[in-house]
Amino acid sequence: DRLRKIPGPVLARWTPLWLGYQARMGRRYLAVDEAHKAFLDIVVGPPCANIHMQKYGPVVRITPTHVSVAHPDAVAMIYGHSPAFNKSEFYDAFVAETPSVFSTTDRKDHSAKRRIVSQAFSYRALEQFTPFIHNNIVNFVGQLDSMCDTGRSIDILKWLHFLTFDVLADLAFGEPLGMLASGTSLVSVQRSDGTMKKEDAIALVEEREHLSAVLGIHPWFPFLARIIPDRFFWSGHESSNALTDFAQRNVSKRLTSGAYRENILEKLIAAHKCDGQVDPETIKELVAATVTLLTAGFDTTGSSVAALIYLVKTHPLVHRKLNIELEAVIDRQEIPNHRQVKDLPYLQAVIEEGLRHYAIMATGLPRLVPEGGVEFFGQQIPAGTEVSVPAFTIQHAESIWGDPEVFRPERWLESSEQHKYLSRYLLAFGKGPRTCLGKNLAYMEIQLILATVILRYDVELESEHLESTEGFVHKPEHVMVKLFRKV
Ligand code: HEM
Repeated sequence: DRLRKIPGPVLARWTPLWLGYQARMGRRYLAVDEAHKAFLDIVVGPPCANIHMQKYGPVVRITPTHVSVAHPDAVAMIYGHSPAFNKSEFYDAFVAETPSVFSTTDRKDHSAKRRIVSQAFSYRALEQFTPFIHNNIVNFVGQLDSMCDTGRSIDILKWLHFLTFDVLADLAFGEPLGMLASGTSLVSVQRSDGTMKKEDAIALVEEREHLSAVLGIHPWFPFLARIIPDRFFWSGHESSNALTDFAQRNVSKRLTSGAYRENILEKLIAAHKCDGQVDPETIKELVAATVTLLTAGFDTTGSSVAALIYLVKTHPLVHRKLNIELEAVIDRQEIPNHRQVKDLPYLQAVIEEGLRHYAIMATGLPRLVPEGGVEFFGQQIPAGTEVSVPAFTIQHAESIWGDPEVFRPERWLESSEQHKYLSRYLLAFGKGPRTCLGKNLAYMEIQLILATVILRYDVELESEHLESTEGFVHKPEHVMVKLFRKV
């Protein structure tokens, strides 16, 4: 056991079940954060022992073969461009049909796929998509307006998910799924046996993501899952298959109809140069890419906006400053356009601070130690060990942020050097060669939606307490509000 000197929860040293259980219960990032703190207590000892105080035990074992490294320097070491720390087998659990740009662990395969998918996400491409985002926001406010001033509580998270899902389906397949219009996430899915079934598309994605985040922890887990009598596992498998069928149907529909509309699928088809002559392998690639876009893009964005609304509303001074900035350039009754919101410094600072404080991506993204092994802060880690930097822990490290528990957008505005320094430790979109491809799209959506909600409504939170859970991403369970239209 070459990792035996590395501290960690007793069970975690012997079995991956400890981390698997935490992930199943939706609290993996918290358990890892607590483990770093607990082992610090042991390292630091009683106050009378004159040992250098540091906030966290930086190197902690979270499975027999996975080491979590909570140190600012580890970010560049593990997620930087060289030496290469490839993605680990954790990502095999996210594969649908064939590895996608997100789930592939092979470096060459990744470069080829990233080159193709990134064409759909250039800033110019995104500019062409703004009318689709705008139209969906119009539908969103149409629905919210009808619920205003009624005294009724609504779960704004649910409506944000309808919005971000409709935007993505619109961008990915060229048609929204009509969630906003119908007020439900039920969609018709043609299963591989040809039957049609109504499925809850949001639940499909959430269950698939959570299941993958648990099964990816150890190669045995997919086998164990077949014998554990927990609905979570079989329902997650069902959801995963249904989602693939759904993407398959939409891709086939476009390929057989030949109808062209400006969207991401068209850009992928163009990049594969496969219009008219489509081989089964390319269809698999297109299905894998579209499943990835749906799963990577809607929950992350919708849940981020929900968490931001909550944070802004629980910080009246921030709310006031943001409102003043927005009202100086946009009429209250207007739906803003991207040009109006993209360079607003306080809005940008609120978003960055919200992504940091709430930590929508809270967990450590696993990578493999390359040949030759590495040394982390005095600990030798052999090649092939899984390592990760726990995002929540880093985004709440006192040594970086000073007052990490305070939601303070102003920290991002102090100076450009300070901004550059802090950005290094904001892990919301990952870092290095596997950084998020949808970051520009996500920022665009978050800026537009947050600005719209803050400008247009007085939002009354039903509770000052936010219940959250973690699938692959960390997200609120509900955000119950009453809405009043500003006059
Ligand atoms: C607030 C919203 C979002 C957050 C917080 C977020 C976060 C992330 C993170 C942390 C990664 C790295 C994952 C890893 O290394 O395992 C990632 C990768 C990725 N994201 Fe996002 N994402 C967001 C929105 C989107 C959107 C809107 C899309 C596209 C529709 C998207 C597409 C992707 C893709 C394709 C990858 C894989 C990139 C690669 O491996 O080369 N994301 N995202």
